Amino acid sequence: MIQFQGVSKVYPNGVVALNEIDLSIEKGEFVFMVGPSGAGKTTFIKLVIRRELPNQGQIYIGRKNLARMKEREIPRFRRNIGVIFQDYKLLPNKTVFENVSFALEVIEASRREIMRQVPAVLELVGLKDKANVFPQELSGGEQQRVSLARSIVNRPLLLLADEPTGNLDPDTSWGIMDLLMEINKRGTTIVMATHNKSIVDRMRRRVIAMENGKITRDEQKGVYGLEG
Ligand SMILES: Nc1ncnc2c1ncn2[C@@H]1O[C@H](COP(=O)(O)OP(=O)(O)OP(=O)(O)O)[C@@H](O)[C@H]1O
Repeated sequence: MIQFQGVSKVYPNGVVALNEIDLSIEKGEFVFMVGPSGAGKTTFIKLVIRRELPNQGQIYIGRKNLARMKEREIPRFRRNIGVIFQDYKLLPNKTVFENVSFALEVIEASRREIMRQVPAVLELVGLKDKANVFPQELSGGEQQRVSLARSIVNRPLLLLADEPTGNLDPDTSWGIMDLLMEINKRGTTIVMATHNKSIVDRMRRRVIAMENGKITRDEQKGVYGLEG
């Protein structure tokens, strides 16, 4: 699903965010990326969705070599990838329903499809009753669940979550994790960057640890580790 071969990313200011990364993530995996602030986790995610290009090395997502992808192919490519960031980036002037349906409208889903998928996904994240309220009327955890609903409504093959439980209390965080596990069971590959030690330690999934742009550890059924 994701393959990095000798990938380096140097930002224009000279910061080496990723340093010759080799990595393979298979379809259906649930992977945690851990490591101190600045280790390169967000940069990794940006390269996977082709928001940034590497200075060196090859990236394959599915069978696609990202360096060979044409600009006009990018929107279609991104349709198969869901992304969640810590700041929820919800549209303030749209209701919960509209925030989620927007993700389907941009890919030109039919009205019928929207009326079927949006209520189903709001039910999954436990927000069926909040469909008509605006983001500012929701708690942080509820907003994060809307963001999650929006990123999975088009049933992506791959879900990238950058610190999705940041700023959330433990119970709410576990609610988000239950949803991610459910989505993973349904076949979506998940990569989650996080500083949440208790979640990583309890889940015992694959853990890729990064530091200074390098992979320092890659373990099946891993733990967060001593750092952070
Ligand atoms: N657009 C950018 N321009 C220049 N440098 C950047 C840019 N984005 C990130 N960096 C630098 O690249 C390095 C890796 O950053 P990145 O955001 O990937 O780390 P991270 O592991 O996600 O950190 P955090 O846990 O704090 O989110 C850092 O030194 C950061 O300052």
